Amino acid sequence: MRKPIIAGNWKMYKSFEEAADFVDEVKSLIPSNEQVDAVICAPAIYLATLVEIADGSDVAIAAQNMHYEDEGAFTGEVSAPQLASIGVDYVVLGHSERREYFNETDEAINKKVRAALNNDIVPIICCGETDAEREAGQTEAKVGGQIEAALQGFTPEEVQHMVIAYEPIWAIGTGKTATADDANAVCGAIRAVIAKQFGDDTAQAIRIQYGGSVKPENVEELLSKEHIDGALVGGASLQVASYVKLVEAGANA
Ligand SMILES: O=C(CO)COP(=O)(O)O
Repeated sequence: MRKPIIAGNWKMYKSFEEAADFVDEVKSLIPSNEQVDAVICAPAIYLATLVEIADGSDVAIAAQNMHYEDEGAFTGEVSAPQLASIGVDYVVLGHSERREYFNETDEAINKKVRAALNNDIVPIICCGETDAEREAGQTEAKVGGQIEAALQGFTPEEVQHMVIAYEPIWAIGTGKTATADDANAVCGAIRAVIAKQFGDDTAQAIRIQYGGSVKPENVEELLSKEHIDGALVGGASLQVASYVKLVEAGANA
């Protein structure tokens, strides 16, 4: 059985004090990481402090993005070795907001996945379709293409340790959630793409999260589905009480 993984993506929210207090508080409230992986994806500027606060607890800290080069003249960017050097465990790659507002391409995301693995950071690779693509019946083609591009050149062993996040763009921050059955169908289609390219063992091992207006009220139903192994949560991860409820749902899934 795949261990559920619940990740809170804070995006560009929270002051330093709020971020530090949050991690300090949740670390004694969440279930053990033997049952569920609990992750906080925080703004880059807070990562080093949050890793220290979370040290020895069951909370893992993630970056929301990084550059694919190890170093260089890239003003304002942060590299995988830099994240690794402060103890960051995960990195979100290819979030739809990065694809849309920062012009991230499939090719760049593929290079970032390589950089993450080279530095022992687990990539959470995002994919998802727009409303128009969904209406046009292109969801599986769009999402499958994004995943094929992101995973190009990797071995099955490498792919098994990655995490995929299926986040339909029309469901992000809108209050509209895909029905659990629809989300499960797309996550199943992603697993089929992985099975075809990397074999059944890899497809059964890789964890696939759903994201898009996940909250304590709908998380249990989503997690009850065969192909949904966790959640990538924006808004509902910003309050301690609701984040803890989401992680508890993961532990009970
Ligand atoms: O983009 C998301 C997480 O990465 C989803 O955000 P919401 O949970 O606020 O819809």
